[in-house]
Amino acid sequence: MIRRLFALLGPEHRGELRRLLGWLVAAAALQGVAFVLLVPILRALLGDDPDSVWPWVIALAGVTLGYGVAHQIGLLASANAGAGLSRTVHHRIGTKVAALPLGWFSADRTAAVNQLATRDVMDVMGVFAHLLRPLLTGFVTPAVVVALMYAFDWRLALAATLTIPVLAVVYRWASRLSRAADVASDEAQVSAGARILEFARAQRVLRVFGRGPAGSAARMLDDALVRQREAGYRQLSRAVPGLIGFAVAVQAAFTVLIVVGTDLALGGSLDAPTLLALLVLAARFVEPLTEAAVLGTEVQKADRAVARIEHLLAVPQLPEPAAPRHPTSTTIEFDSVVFSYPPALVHPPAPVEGSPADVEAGRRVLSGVSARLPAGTTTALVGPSGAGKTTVTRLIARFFDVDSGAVRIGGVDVRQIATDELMSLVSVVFQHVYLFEGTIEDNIRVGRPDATDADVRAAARLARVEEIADRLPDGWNTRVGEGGSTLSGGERQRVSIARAILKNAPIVLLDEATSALDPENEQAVTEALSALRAGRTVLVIAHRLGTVTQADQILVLDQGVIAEAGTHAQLIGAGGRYAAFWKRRRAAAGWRIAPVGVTPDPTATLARLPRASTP
Ligand SMILES: Nc1ncnc2c1ncn2[C@@H]1O[C@H](COP(=O)(O)OP(=O)(O)OP(=O)(O)O)[C@@H](O)[C@H]1O
Repeated sequence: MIRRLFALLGPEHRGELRRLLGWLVAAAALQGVAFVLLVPILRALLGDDPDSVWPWVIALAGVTLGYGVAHQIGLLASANAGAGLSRTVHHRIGTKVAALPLGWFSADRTAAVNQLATRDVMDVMGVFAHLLRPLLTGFVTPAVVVALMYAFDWRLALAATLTIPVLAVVYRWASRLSRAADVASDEAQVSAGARILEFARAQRVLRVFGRGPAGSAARMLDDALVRQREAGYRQLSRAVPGLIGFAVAVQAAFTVLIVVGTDLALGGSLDAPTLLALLVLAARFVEPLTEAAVLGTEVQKADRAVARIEHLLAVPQLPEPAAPRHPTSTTIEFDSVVFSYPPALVHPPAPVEGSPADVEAGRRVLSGVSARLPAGTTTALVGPSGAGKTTVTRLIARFFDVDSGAVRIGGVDVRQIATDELMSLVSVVFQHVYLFEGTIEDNIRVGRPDATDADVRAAARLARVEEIADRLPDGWNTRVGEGGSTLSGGERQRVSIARAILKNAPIVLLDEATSALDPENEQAVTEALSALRAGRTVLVIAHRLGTVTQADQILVLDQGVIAEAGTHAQLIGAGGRYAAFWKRRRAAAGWRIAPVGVTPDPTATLARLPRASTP
């Protein structure tokens, strides 16, 4: 594991870690020497010439002093290394997360990163801060004791040497016994933690729907807690025999040494003081071993944490172009694009995956999409639910790379554009807006952190956020709560539109909210979107009537291809799928749809148009 830790932490920590290991090994070895010096001291005290003890006492004092110094330096170095290394691992995880393809971030994976950055890093840090010293003492001190024992009596020393492989075998058996139960207990703990979080977050829904006796989330939480408790019991019941077994083996080894020593003394080849002294030494020989054995579970936990961090760091990143090209316009082209989500994303494995197997092909979502979105125009994307509309927007922002074909901006394949430049070209307004804990202003400023206050206010005014701030108790300084929980859906969307306006990227990818908004919010969002679209190349996953009819072109995505393309009037005239959707919606009770050519009522919505089943 030490070797893997060295690899994980990189060459910049190698010198520091080697020094730390050096001090810890020196302290453990000096402790062994101090133990061994008890033999001549006891022999002298119990023998005929007690005065001969002084040179040994002085030697013991010197060794003890050396041990004290090495031990203290080792302790300090361990604490420093633990803190410094946790910074490095956090940094490496942070850098990796910032470089991962955006498509990697599913809810499960985000939770896994949370676990990595908190619990797992603590476990790895614990190796340096708490585990390394007792572990090294557990192995180095007994080894030194046995080696020096040969200087006093080779037969007893040989007996001690022979016990070591037996103890090692028992130790391995004990570790293996508890390993499976440890992993199960770990998983049960993570799952219970996730359920508790979910339970707390979903209280509003649960209070309305989830309190029934059967199948409710409360029962899922109960089940997770029961599983956790059972896994804990199982872990304990599997670990205890191993721990007892090892303790028995250690005592048996000690007994063997007593029997051999007594036999030698009775045979007259070992004097009584030496026997006594060697038995005291034998007792000290087994002590660190027992301590190290108790740490086995902790070591395995840290080992699993290291493995999970290694997995994350091994997730392949989307390659950066060696010679980036700069698009000269914002025309977007899809050229025979074929795309499937990697299977590991379809069924995200717990807790973190990222092996090369992840990139094998999964179910095909786009099977030859070709389209052109001219610069400065608005394109509405419609199609049945699950047709791949969101996927199309993700490919423009390069959340994933296409399997074949190409997505181009200004004639340049997005794979040839440096990620920073691509990100500066594109703003994405998601349907489900995430707001950070902070003020409305903080949340808008995410769009361009170096923007002036005046710029932020101007963006807020265009997106009709100003009036939200005016209404709130602390105005602009009102905190919106994690996820923007204190704002309505429409208000959150206006804040996210203000963000995009502030960012001022020339391409806007927009997923309209499907949920119905009250007329006032609807009007405000519509106006905010008009401000956002002005002069930009826009691709909108359209759910509202106004958006679809006013678009420069409409693309109907169905069965993995663009089934139809044209303006509203052209597509209605063509009498194809779009016209069929349209007619169905007209016929649907409760929908208010303006006739073609008439300015639509902004409150009318096509919210379910793209989600209808294929005709
Ligand atoms: N991250 C993902 N991992 C795996 N499969 C995904 C992922 N996102 C979407 N899919 C699958 O890809 C297909 C297309 O999904 P997409 O979200 O692009 O459709 P959509 O047309 O936007 O649907 P909707 O209108 O319901 O939002 C669906 O079958 C969906 O299950």
